[in-house]
Amino acid sequence: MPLATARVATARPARYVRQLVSHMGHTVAASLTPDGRGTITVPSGTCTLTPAPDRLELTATAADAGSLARVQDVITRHLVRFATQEQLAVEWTPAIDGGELEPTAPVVEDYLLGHHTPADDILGELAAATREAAADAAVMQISSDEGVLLTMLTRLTSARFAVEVGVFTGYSTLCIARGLAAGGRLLACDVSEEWTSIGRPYWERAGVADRIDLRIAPALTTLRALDAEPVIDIAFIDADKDNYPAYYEEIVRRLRPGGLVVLDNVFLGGRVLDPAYQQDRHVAMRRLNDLIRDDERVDAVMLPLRDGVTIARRR
Ligand SMILES: C[S@@+](CC[C@H](N)C(=O)[O-])C[C@H]1O[C@@H](n2cnc3c(N)ncnc32)[C@H](O)[C@@H]1O
Repeated sequence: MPLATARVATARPARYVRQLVSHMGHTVAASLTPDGRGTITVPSGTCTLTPAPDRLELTATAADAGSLARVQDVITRHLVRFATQEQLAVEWTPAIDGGELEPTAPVVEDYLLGHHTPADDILGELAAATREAAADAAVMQISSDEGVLLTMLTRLTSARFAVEVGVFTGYSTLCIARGLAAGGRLLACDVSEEWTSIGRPYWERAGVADRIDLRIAPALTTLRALDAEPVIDIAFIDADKDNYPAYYEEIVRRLRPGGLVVLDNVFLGGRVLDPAYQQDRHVAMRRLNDLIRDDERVDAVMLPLRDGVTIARRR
């Protein structure tokens, strides 16, 4: 489904959302969430309206390009009409399909992959073994640049206790374990004996197997059994997407001040930007991305690395 967005600079974003929802709600479906976001569904498509501190963010979606243009037009006209005290510039991005969005051009991706500290033989062989054993499922493995990032962040936090949610064949596990401070431990959570057993020989070859405490169980059960103390120095979330909000919450409350939680796949292949995608995992990730932005316990940044990586640091 095509979608387009517009960021409209204004000091009155929340007021416009309320006005549009109230006015257009007389003739079409329009609703307001408790936190002030509006959704307006006209016959040709839907527009979501999100107030930000200095702007109004619009996302329009429709079944085809012509319908999308009609949604954009009706919302733009109403918005401009309500803005009696200022002149609004409503400039829409070109239409895209969120499911086909490529945050980074392939040529840039290649360049990035060619310009990080190279993976060593052990990681390279683990990646090859994963491709052989898992075939198409091998895409679940993090990329080599993400691996370098994880080792670097683990070192930067001088981590002595790390948590990983989503081991698969253990590439990210190895990257985190390598970055741990002397005596450090990594609690690695997964539900699959089959996938995780592929990683163990590589952890042993790298000399880090004794730092890794692998727990085969639903990660939420493992996390909830941890002390409710701020004991975690760094955590990496890369498992079932519907549970990301629950993983984030269990982890962030246990992060020590200065500790990091890193989340992979926060773009969901671009679908998180496109309101046409409404499966549980899309809705959960969208909400979580908003929640982290507004979470006063952390400072957070979202990076366009692969499928989107968020790093949040506990204040
Ligand atoms: C994307 S893969 C992880 C990739 C891994 N980080 C890497 O670098 O290779 C997701 C993993 O989450 C695991 N998983 C799915 N649901 C889970 C759950 N409820 N609890 C723990 N692990 C889960 C899957 O078995 C799978 O191995």
